[in-house]
Amino acid sequence: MAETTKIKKLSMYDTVMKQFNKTADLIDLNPNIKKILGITNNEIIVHFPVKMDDGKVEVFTGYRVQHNNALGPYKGGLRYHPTIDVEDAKALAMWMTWKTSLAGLPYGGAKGGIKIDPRKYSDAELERITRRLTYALGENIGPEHDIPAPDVNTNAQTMAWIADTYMSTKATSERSQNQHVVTGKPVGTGGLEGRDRATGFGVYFSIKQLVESRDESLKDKTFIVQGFGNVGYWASKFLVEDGAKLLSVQDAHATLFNKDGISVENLYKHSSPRKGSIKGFDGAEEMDPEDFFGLECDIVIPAALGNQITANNAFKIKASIVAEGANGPTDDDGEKILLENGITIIPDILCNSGGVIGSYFEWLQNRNGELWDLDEVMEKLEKKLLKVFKNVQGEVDKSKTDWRTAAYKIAISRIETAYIQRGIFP
Ligand SMILES: NC(=O)C1=CN([C@@H]2O[C@H](COP(=O)(O)OP(=O)(O)OC[C@H]3O[C@@H](n4cnc5c(N)ncnc54)[C@H](OP(=O)(O)O)[C@@H]3O)[C@@H](O)[C@H]2O)C=CC1
Ligand SMILES: O=C(O)CCC(=O)C(=O)O
Repeated sequence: MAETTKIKKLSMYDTVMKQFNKTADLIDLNPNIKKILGITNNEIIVHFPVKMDDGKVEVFTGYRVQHNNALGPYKGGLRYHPTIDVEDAKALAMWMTWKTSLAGLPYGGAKGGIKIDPRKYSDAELERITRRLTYALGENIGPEHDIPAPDVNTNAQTMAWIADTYMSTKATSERSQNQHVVTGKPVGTGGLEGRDRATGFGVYFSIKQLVESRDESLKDKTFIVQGFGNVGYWASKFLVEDGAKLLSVQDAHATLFNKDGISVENLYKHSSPRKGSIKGFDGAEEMDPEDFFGLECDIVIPAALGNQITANNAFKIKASIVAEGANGPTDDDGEKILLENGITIIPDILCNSGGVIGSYFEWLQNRNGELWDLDEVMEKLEKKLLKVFKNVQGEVDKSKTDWRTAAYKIAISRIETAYIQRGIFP
């Protein structure tokens, strides 16, 4: 059989820059501000040694890219993945700046991580690696300066190790004032009730809003999800609870299909959050990963890595909605094809913003010495998500444009206003 020629994927950085430049032209962004936002403020790369369980020392590479802090401290996740590099971290940091601005939060954007396959290390090694990263980053992070959070392959435990290590570098009397150096911590140690589900809830909520604005309901809508980690699991759980049917799930190890619907809870029990996989689950058939995006369904949710929907597969998508749980899952070429085919993309900076909104609540809770209960958090989260969604929808209707363009216009204009009001560029 003849091999099909694969079209080269754009890098995540190419994609975010194309998105930014397009919006800058559309809104006639002040050229000085365009120069500032078109580059990342700081790119921190650290190499740090850690002793492994067998006594040998390995040297790891960590990144923290701080894109912009015009609206407030840098904010964004830490990713442990073999593919992370400074270019990806730059793109992901820029997306954080747009996301926090769109959500109306007093934050800028950052992202980072460690180039590592965490599956290859024991929990004790991961703890030492995380603590060493924290020391290596030193004052490049801080509760009023740059506040990391969970992302791919990091979780509440990772955040607890960072908080503990960072706080241990402070005088005893100041330690508790530094707890909000990270968000996404375990509830027992300064974490917010509901931060675990906040991103997935936001994905579900934005899909629900879009579907209902078309006078339809989620009942009996079918969906497929790529990635069954924090975001994929919680988004699927909320959607199924509201009557939608999960037809297919893909992770890095397997692609599963069940025409009668996959049980979210059974699949979750089968795959443990970090080292598990959906592979081997007996409630669905395994299928060819190449056929995943082309499945007949109403909604596609990429909730894994960036650059998954490209010119190589976008034309296969039959769903009418792509809800971007992941950051940067659709590259610029893939996006053009989806839009030409009349597919609505709920862009990452809107769709997955529930996570950073939850993080903001946790940060406030810590700063103010408060403890919020789950109902209170979910109520506040829903209210905020609705406001952000309606803002973007209003811009879509007003400008007769796609959702990403509308979201970018709002996000970048807000930052431009902040610079102009300060009078830095009269
Ligand atoms: N956590 C959060 O609060 C937020 C996360 N996001 C974004 O959501 C996405 C997912 O993050 P999160 O759920 O936290 O991460 P997790 O680490 O919890 O889960 C990642 C999931 O993606 C799967 N995956 C990894 N590589 C591939 C691949 N090549 N093909 C298919 N599946 C793959 C993993 O599978 P396996 O287990 O087999 O490796 C796993 O199921 C990321 O893009 C992240 O930036 C956005 C906003 C907030
Ligand atoms: O919760 C946060 O601060 C950021 C989460 C994140 O990394 C993201 O929204 O992509």
